[in-house]
Amino acid sequence: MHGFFEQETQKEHVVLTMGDMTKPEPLLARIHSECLTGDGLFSLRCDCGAQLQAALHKIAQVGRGAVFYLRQEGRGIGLLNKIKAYHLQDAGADTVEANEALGFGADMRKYDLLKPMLEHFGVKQLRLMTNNPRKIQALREIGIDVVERLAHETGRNPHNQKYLDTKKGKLGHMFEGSQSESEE
Ligand SMILES: Nc1nc2c(ncn2[C@@H]2O[C@H](COP(=O)(O)OP(=O)(O)OP(=O)(O)O)[C@@H](O)[C@H]2O)c(=O)[nH]1
Ligand SMILES: [Zn+2]
Repeated sequence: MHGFFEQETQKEHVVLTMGDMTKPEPLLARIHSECLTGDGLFSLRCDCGAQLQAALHKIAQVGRGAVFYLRQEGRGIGLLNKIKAYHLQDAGADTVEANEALGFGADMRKYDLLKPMLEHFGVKQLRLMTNNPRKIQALREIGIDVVERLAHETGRNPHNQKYLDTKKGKLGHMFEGSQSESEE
């Protein structure tokens, strides 16, 4: 477990690694955005907790990889604003509309910090577990080489249907309807 301090935001980030990071082969990785409710409190409103668990499971299976756990709660709007967004969602808004009603963009995350983090480990190429094309695009724009995308679909349940439909419909997430290897 490696800790990183980000001057700009004063946030502490964490990377969990397994296996030899110095090998030249592309690294199996999950870039996970903090979700206290899903990751730590077992909320079923989103798929974050299941995705985190599936990523750890996959890395353990493969024997080499890393989870970059970035403290970008609520797609970067913070926990208290996410709670406000949840109230708006309970009144009918989807996740994007709720963010916008609060004066934020749909996704306020930044990934610049990953550059020095990857450099610290000497990692040059990633095999990334994600369904989010905008995340891959954002990473490429800051010069991070994502050589492969691995579908990361898991955690669908009756409570997060609308949330996942909004990710697919408005945020462009690539859901093919399959679930993760751990559930197949
Ligand atoms: N603002 C807001 N953020 C949310 C909501 N539900 C989950 N999040 C945050 O969304 C982030 C996860 O982003 P997602 O869009 O679910 O997934 P992703 O990381 O972009 O894409 P994947 O790599 O495919 O998982 C976490 O920071 C969560 O806290 C919500 O209703 N509103
Ligand atoms: Zn979540």
